[in-house]
Amino acid sequence: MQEPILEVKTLKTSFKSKNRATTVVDGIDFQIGPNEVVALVGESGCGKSMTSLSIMQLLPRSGEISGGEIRFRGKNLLNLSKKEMADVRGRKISMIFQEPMTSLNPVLTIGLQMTEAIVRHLGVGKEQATQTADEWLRRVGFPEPTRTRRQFPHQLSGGMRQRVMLAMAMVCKPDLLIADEPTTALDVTIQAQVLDLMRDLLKETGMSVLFITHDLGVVAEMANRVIVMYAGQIVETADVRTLFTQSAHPYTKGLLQSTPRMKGSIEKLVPIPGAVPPAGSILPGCRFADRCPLATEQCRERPPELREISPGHSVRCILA
Ligand SMILES: Nc1ncnc2c1ncn2[C@@H]1O[C@H](COP(=O)(O)OP(=O)(O)OP(=O)(O)O)[C@@H](O)[C@H]1O
Repeated sequence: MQEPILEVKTLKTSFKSKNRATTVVDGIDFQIGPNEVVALVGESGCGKSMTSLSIMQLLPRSGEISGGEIRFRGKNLLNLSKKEMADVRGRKISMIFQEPMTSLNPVLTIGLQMTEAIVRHLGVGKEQATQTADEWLRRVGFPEPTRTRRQFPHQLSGGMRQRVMLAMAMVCKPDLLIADEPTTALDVTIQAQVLDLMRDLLKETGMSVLFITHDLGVVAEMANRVIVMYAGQIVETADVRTLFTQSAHPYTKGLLQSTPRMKGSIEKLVPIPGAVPPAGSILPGCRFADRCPLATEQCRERPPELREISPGHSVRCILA
C-alpha cells in the first residue's frame, strides 16, 4: 500500500469550561491515501467539524487536542511550531467551508486576496501571481478573470463565491483538501455545478480530500471511502460501494433509510428517532443504544470496539 498522505491516530479533542473538559472527538483513527476522497459523515454535532479543525489546528479558543497524533506525510503536525503549521495551512493542506465568507475577506478584492496568498505560499512575484490567479479563475468558470479580480466578495453570488474559494484553496496545489460541507448552503442546481467542478479539478490534480458532509447523495457522487461518525467516535468505515450496499451499523442503516433516493422504487423515508447525545452526557455502553431499534441489555453494558468484519470494513457494533 502507498504511504498515506494523512494519518490520524487516536485523536482526542476536548472543550474546557470552568471546571470540566468535554471530549467531542474521542479517539478516532483513520488514513487518507494519495488521490483518495474520504467522506466523513454523520448528523449535526457528531464531531465532524471538530475533527477537521483539529487537523488544521484551527480550533476555537476553548478547544484543545488532548491526545493522539496527526501525521501528514509521516510528520506529526502536533509537533510543529505555529509558524511551521501556518506554512502547512494553505500550501500543503487547504480548507474550504460551507460559508465562503468565513475565509474570504469582505473588504479586499478577490484579486488582492488571491495574489497575496500566491505570493506568500509560492514565493513568486506579483505579476506571476496575477497570471496564476487569472488561470485559476478561468479554470473555475470565470471567463473574464480581470473583471472578477476587481470585484469584492459581496458582489458575487453564493455559487460564484464558492468557486472563488475553491480556486484559492487549489492555487498552491496542496496535497490535501479539507472540504467542510462546501455545497450545503447552495441550491441544488448550483450545488451540482460546484460538485462537478470539484470532481474535474480533483481528477486533474490528483489531490487527496477529506470531504465532510451530512448528505449521503454527495458521498455517493464524490467519495472512494466513507467514515461514519457518531457522538465523537467512528462507528463504521468502508469503501463507498460496501457502505451503500452492505452497511452493518444500525446508525449507518438509519442514515441510509432517511436519505431520499432518485433511482429505483419509491420507498418510505424513515427518520432516526431522537438526537445525538450532547457531548459530556455519554452513557457507559454503546453511544447509539438509546436510538437503536436492535439494542439489547448487553449493548448498554460496555462500549463496543471498532472491529474489522471484512477487509477494509470496520464496525463498532456487537451485533454486526
Ligand atoms: N466552541 C465550542 N465550545 C464547546 N463545545 C463545542 C464548540 N463547538 C462545538 N462544540 C461541540 O462539539 C461537538 C461536535 O461539534 P462539531 O461542530 O464537530 O459537529 P459536526 O458534526 O461538525 O456538526 P455540524 O454538521 O452541525 O457542523 C458538539 O457536541 C458541539 O456542541
